[in-house]
Amino acid sequence: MTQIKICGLMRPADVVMVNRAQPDAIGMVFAPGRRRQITVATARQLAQQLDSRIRRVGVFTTNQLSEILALVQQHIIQVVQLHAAVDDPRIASLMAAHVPVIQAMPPANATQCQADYLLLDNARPGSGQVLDWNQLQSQRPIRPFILAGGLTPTNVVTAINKLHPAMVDVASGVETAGNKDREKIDLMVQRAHQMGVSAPLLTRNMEELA
Ligand SMILES: O=C(O)c1ccccc1NCC(=O)[C@H](O)[C@H](O)COP(=O)(O)O
Repeated sequence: MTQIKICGLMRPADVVMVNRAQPDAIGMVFAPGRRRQITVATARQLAQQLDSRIRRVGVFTTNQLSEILALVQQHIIQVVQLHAAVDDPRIASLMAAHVPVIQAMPPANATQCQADYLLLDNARPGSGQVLDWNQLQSQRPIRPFILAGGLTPTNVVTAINKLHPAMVDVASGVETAGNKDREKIDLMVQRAHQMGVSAPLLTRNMEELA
């Protein structure tokens, strides 16, 4: 079983789809100016409607540390996913506050990951661009990692067989015309869960943060 995160939920209808499909985690994007950015009010509503077995990840870029911590303290999110420089000081601050952190980075920087979880993604997150899997195969990280970047129901099985990620992460590949698509989400979750080897991820401090 490979775990799966469905990223970029924006509407209550998206929550209905994931509650049915049962991915391991979902992502809510707070990155300023991005198409999938949602407000705190929308995030609170989505979090309340989400099945409590599904982890709630907040996705951030240039956001203030105080904004990120407030979302954790209000139990809107349980895990922070940061797309930032490798040595961003917010990572150490969040970890010192016992907040589980996913650090997103291109494969070339993977050894510099200082966070709880490593996410391999391309330089334009959420754009649907596929990473260079052949190159990644020759420089696979030794620690468990999350794979993102242009995954779809069609290519996810090949990606898992080639790269053995502990979790796959998808935004564009489960959308049609910019909205989440129920059939694509169902297929993506089924295929990820049927494939690969289970590695525990996104488990640290979850009881405290539920
Ligand atoms: O999804 C976004 O719009 C986004 C914006 C800014 C920072 C991160 C963002 N998404 C992060 C994710 O976890 C996506 O699932 C990941 O980048 C894969 O996206 P895609 O290639 O579209 O499947």
